[in-house]
Amino acid sequence: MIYINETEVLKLLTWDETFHAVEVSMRRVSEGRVDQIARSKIKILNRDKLLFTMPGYLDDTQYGAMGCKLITVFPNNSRLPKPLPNLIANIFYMDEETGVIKAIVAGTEITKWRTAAASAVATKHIYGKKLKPGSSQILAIFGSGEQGRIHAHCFKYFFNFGEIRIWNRTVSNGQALARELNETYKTDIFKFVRDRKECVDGADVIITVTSSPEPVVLADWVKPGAHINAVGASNTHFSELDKKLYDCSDVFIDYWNGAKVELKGLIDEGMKFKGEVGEVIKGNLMTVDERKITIFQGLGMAVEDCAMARMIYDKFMNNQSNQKSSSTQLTKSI
Ligand SMILES: NC(=O)C1=CN([C@@H]2O[C@H](COP(=O)(O)OP(=O)(O)OC[C@H]3O[C@@H](n4cnc5c(N)ncnc54)[C@H](O)[C@@H]3O)[C@@H](O)[C@H]2O)C=CC1
Ligand SMILES: O=C([O-])C1=[NH+]CCC1
Repeated sequence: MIYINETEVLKLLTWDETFHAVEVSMRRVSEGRVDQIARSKIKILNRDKLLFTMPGYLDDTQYGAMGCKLITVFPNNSRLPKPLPNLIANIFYMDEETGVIKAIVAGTEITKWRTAAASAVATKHIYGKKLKPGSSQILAIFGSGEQGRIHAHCFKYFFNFGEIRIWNRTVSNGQALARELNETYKTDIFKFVRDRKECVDGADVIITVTSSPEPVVLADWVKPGAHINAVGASNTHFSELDKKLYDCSDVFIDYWNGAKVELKGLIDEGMKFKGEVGEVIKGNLMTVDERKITIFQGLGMAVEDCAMARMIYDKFMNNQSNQKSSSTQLTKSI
């Protein structure tokens, strides 16, 4: 059995392949070609430390895989004297004929990349027709943690926003991320905005990736027809947007099985979801009213992790066999 560590995984990750793997996974969900349940969650020692399991099976020629992701979320890890990620993940990738584990694939980077890619896929399919050529549109990102940073990179790669605003509860962290991104891309489009309302004002696309138990974005601030990817606060109760915002928007989810469990609180309050993003990808679902706000409430799916594990495993094995054959050739020629 092979362990593919985070360093190896990072070398093999590309945005285009991640986007494709996630897009195919979302589509297969709505075609009934997956099996996955809502993630299970247990609390460790005290209510802040969590262990999740995410088993799934995806039927697909290129990305088909059976696997299970284990995730721990320990919110103090980043404050340890030797900091660790708050969220640590590993994916058990198994042989679907025998159930034997083929590889354990480090899943912390994969979780980051595929989550941001899911927001990009949702934005392309739900909001795509409103994306304008040129760089006149504004993106607002709430949260400058791991997900905030990776969403900024992902959306810079796939879209052409003229301004990318960042809000964060801890001002110095938000400012540091905006500075880091401007330096990386040799640009000045990343701007830290201290006031939440100001950050949302006129934004075309909004991303929320905080762990806030209170709404960070309010309905009255959002411009008509904007699109929101609400991805964070999954450890509490998907609380980043206010009830009024959900009530006046078309809300899309990644999978019904998860939504029924993890979004039960919202369902109990009478919220109706429009449907899965996979249905939009298939062309069966769309928002007709241009001025309606759209929301992708992203829970994160096991089958995205299975597809990613399969992709990384295939690339890793391919590289290994290429290295082997080139060293054999070298030996022969000597
Ligand atoms: N839907 C999905 O597929 C995934 C969702 N997540 C969720 O995304 C969220 C962010 O994850 P990471 O960036 O990895 O975590 P992180 O620990 O790196 O960052 C946390 C962010 O939340 C902010 N925050 C924490 N408490 C807050 C509060 N009370 N009010 C406002 N902001 C607050 C912090 O300032 C920081 O920006 C978490 O809730 C996590 O569970 C993470 C991975 C996948
Ligand atoms: O899909 C995922 O991996 C997660 N969603 C919330 C925490 C981790």
